[in-house]
Amino acid sequence: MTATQFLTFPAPAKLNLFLHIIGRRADGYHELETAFQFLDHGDNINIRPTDNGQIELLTPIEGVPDEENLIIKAAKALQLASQTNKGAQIKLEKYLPMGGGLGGGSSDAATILVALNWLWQTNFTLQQLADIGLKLGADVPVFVHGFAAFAKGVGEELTPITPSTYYYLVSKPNVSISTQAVFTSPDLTRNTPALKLDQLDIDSCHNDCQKLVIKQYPEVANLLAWLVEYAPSQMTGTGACIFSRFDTKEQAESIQKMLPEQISSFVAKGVNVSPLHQTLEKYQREFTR
Ligand SMILES: C[C@](O)(CO)[C@H](O)COP(=O)(O)OP(=O)(O)OC[C@H]1O[C@@H](n2ccc(N)nc2=O)[C@H](O)[C@@H]1O
Ligand SMILES: Nc1ncnc2c1ncn2[C@@H]1O[C@H](COP(=O)(O)OP(=O)(O)OP(=O)(O)O)[C@@H](O)[C@H]1O
Repeated sequence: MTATQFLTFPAPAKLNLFLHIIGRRADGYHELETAFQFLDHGDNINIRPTDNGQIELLTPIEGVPDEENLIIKAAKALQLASQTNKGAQIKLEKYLPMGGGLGGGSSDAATILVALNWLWQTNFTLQQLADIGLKLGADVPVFVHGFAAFAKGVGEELTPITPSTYYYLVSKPNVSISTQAVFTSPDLTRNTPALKLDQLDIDSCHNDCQKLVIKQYPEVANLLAWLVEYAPSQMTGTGACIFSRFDTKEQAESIQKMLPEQISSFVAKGVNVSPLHQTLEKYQREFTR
């Protein structure tokens, strides 16, 4: 490993193939059941390890102060846990919409934890990194572990699954939805019965946040009504993105071309192993340390 070069690590999007809310904990957090799958599309993070102990984000995100940026928070959390005196220069290429339900911020944080753990040789296990990451966001652990999963708890009790890998058209109406606002709404239903994992049938599941969001955001309701005419479509997370599934890339792209102008979108494939872990393995083979 030469300390002078930037290495690029992906921070993929996730989909919640369904999202059931089965209860609420005393601390206000919700007990969920969800199936996570990754997409072969996301942010890229370029990282150069340094010896000066500084965490430098060379590409700040407009509207997100550095001290609140999950990239910086993750790097500092790893520094604190490991007591390392190493630092890093970081450049983010942001492609995932914020407030889209694709977990972009959590994925960025997980990529920083996994990549710096290797670059700094802090040698934590993935479970230890997931524990550090959970304090930054409920979606961080699945990105750290990097396998498609059935999740319970607040999303941290993970069991590997291998859902079908479709092509997805992911569309976002021009609204940004706060996860916290959805979870604190009095209208959210919180009593979906718990599933039995050995009888899991993803197609018969749903997203409990969707009903609430389409009531409050006509932009989401209209887009969903339009998409379901062409393909099975559902909201991911707390929205606002909707994913529509297709057997081929061409089918997904043909519907994408028909989307109204104000809808941003991309086509990606569902993957059951995170691109982050594939990249890390490639670097580990390439570099002798
Ligand atoms: C909706 C999902 O994306 C589904 O995967 C996640 O549950 C949300 O994960 P996240 O964005 O990493 O969420 P966090 O940053 O941990 O929490 C944001 C806010 O959502 C609420 N929240 C989040 C997760 C959860 N299980 N119950 C909650 O009530 C809390 O009010 C919290 O203040
Ligand atoms: N590196 C980051 N990338 C994106 N958002 C960040 C980052 N750091 C902090 N944030 C904050 O997190 C908020 C949520 O962003 P994010 O992209 O994770 O949303 P999301 O896709 O809706 O997440 P989720 O699916 O986990 O609810 C942003 O509005 C922003 O204020």
